[in-house]
This record gives sequence, structure tokens and C-alpha cells, in this order.
Amino acid sequence: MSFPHWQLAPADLFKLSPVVPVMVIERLEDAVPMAEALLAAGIPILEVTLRTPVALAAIERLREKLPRAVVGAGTVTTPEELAKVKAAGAQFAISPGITTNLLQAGARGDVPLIPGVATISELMTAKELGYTHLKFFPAEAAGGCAMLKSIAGPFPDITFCPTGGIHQGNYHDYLALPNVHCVGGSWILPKPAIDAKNWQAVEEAATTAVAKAKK
Ligand SMILES: O=C(O)C(=O)C[C@H](O)[C@H](O)COP(=O)(O)O
Repeated sequence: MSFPHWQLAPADLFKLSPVVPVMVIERLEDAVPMAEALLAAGIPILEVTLRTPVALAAIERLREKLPRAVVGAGTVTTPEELAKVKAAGAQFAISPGITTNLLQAGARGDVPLIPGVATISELMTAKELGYTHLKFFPAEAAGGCAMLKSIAGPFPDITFCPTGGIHQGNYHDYLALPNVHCVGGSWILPKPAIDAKNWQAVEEAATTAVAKAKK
């Protein structure tokens, strides 16, 4: 485990589901039904992005109402945001990129941080500070599967959750790589279904994504 004082080991987080839904919650009242649809599809891990004004309240609500979910925050970019998501009850945090301040804050705290990297140098910076489980973002734009295959040579000990540009047509290719344990994405949550509050359609899309994942 990267940091023994963290509440959860990243290796265990990466095992919860082959697909990690990136939740962009515009209306607070959508948080619970959206999460329930994901849980019903067999996805217990939820990444709530900090991109909307209700994100922190949504994390709080999900933690209160759905104790069987593992709720984390995405788009965490500063130590201050890390502190805020911890206060809201986030069980893990994911960043799209790294700063030394954020990595140091993550290492000091007890909320597991999955830092985002797109280059070898960023990977080496994160690794130097003890991080072994990383988000690869933006996956498709930053080199996709070919990049991850190349990284596996010099860094076989680093494990990734690629995210960004992943969809039903390419997620199998990522999951087939030995250094990929799960993939993240918003494709699991079709926006038209969310806008229409069609939670049945959300559950079906998520169920299909899980069923078709090979590992
Ligand atoms: O806000 C953030 O920091 C993020 O979490 C970035 C997301 O991981 C990607 O935007 C998801 O990418 P798509 O699946 O292509 O929509």
C-alpha cells in the first residue's frame, strides 16, 4: 500500500469495479437516484467531480444516504480542495494532474489520493513521493493504450485508472493491459438519460458497461 495511514488502499479501490463512473451532478436531487442506479448495476465506487456548485453537498448526501457506496471526489486540484472533500466525507480523491503541494498534502492526509498524470516525468514525480496508483488523464489524448504499454516497460510497478475519452468502443482495450485495473469515464452515465431523470436507462447503461468488461 502506498501510504499505510490512508483510510483505504488504492489497490482495493481499483478492484471495486472495472469501470469508475465520473458523475457530473448538476441538480442535488439527482445525486441519490443516479448513485442508486449505479449501485443496482453493481458499481459501488462513485467519483463525484467538483465541477458543479452542488458537488460537495452531493458527496455529503451520498455518504449519508448510501453507506454501501464508496464515494470519492474528482477534479481535486489543490490542498484546499482536498481538505474540503475530506470534510464533506469523501473516501478518496482523484486529481486530473499533479502539483507538488497537492501530492504532499495527499501523502500527509488520510484520504487516498489518486493523482492524474499524462507524462513520464509527472509519473516519476508522483512515484518519488510514494504514489503507485495513478489516473492516466486525458487517456486518449495523451497517448492511449500505446502510451500505457510503453510505460509498463520501465514502470511495471505503477498501476493506472485511465480516464478521458474512454467509451464503450475502447474500454476493453484499456482493461486488457496489465497495468490497468479499472477505467474511468462519463460514458457510463449518458447525459440525455440524466437530464430526463431516466434512472432506469442509467442503470441499464451501467449494467451493460459492467457486463461487457472482461476483468
Ligand atoms: O473533472 C475532472 O477532473 C475529471 O474528472 C476529468 C474526467 O475524468 C474526465 O473529464 C472524464 O472524461 P470523459 O469520460 O471523456 O468525459
